[in-house]
Amino acid sequence: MSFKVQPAAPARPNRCQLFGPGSRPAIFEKMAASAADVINLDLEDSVAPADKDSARKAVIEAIDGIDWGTKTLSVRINGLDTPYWYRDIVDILEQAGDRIDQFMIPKVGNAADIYAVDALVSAVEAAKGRTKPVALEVIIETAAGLTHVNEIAAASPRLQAMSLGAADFAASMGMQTTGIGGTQAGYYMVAPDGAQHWSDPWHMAQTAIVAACRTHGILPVDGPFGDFSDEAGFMAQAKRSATLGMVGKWAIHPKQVALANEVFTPSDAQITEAREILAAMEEAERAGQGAAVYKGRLVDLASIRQAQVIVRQAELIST
Ligand SMILES: CC(C)(COP(=O)(O)OP(=O)(O)OC[C@H]1O[C@@H](n2cnc3c(N)ncnc32)[C@H](O)[C@@H]1OP(=O)(O)O)[C@@H](O)C(=O)NCCC(=O)NCCSC(=O)C[C@H](O)C(=O)O
Ligand SMILES: [Mg+2]
Repeated sequence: MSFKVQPAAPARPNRCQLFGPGSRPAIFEKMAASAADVINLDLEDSVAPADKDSARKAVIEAIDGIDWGTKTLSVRINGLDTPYWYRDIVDILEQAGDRIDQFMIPKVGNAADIYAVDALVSAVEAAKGRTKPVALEVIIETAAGLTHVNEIAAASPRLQAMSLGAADFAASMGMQTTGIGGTQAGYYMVAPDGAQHWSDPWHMAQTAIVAACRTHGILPVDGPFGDFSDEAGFMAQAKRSATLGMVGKWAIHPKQVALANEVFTPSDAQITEAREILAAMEEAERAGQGAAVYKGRLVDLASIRQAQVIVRQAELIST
């Protein structure tokens, strides 16, 4: 273990982030009534330029006007390369109340992007005497974002979560696909017997995001899966993300919320196994041993830390 202890990520459920365009207020109540842990009201790419002002007004009204329960309420602002983003922040912090929890910053390229948003948020909060600091979350969805992912993760104490945005990421990287997440037709290997085996083109970016997030105590989240009619594809993508250490996934359609919650909630079998491993290790420690055999396989001190991840996830969701 390094002298610097790995910081814990924010202790709140983040299994599913449900998105909805800010220009479509008719669905806001439905979003609030959903089983998603996080709601993302979008002012960016799902809102046409002509609708930016009206969408911002609708979001400001909805922040205080709708009962969001215990959900984390986040607003995705426009990119820092647009003329809209500063007004998103200023108008929301000047005109909406304290119910907003978080701003999501799209297409971050480096730590200075976070610094700029942090500075603006801090100034408006101070000017308005706001006592609840607004958190930030970012999307890694450009080549620059991935290149600078570690400095981005370290950029601000406001930062709570980081998502992979597969669509813009693919575009920025020049990937030969129009798919948003999941299996890609061109990304396969051929076995000696001629069989095609699919590989995962998102794996490297996801792993880099998880490592940066875990180093700096931030929640790593998988972004959108575009084909909302493909439940099996969504589940496979979500399970890969969970296996890699991500804590949740976006839903771009209400159908996907239950799927994400299922994958990112540890199953009873996983919880039972984790608790049995912890019990086996307690028994081993009492016997003065650092390792034990559980169901025919080695468990040791690292197994305690692995099992604790599952138990902590389960406890977080049940509270
Ligand atoms: C994708 C949609 C446009 C589909 O909308 P619609 O055609 O209305 O779907 P359905 O008819 O199947 O809807 C069934 C019922 O569900 C309600 N509904 C629809 N969408 C939502 C929602 N997001 N939240 C809650 N409820 C919703 C409908 O009103 C129907 O209700 P009822 O009539 O009572 O049965 C739409 O789902 C949508 O707009 N999704 C979000 C799009 C979005 O926000 N995109 C931005 C995030 S993804 C991204 O930006 C890419 C990323 O940055 C990257 O680069 O990777
Ligand atoms: Mg995007």
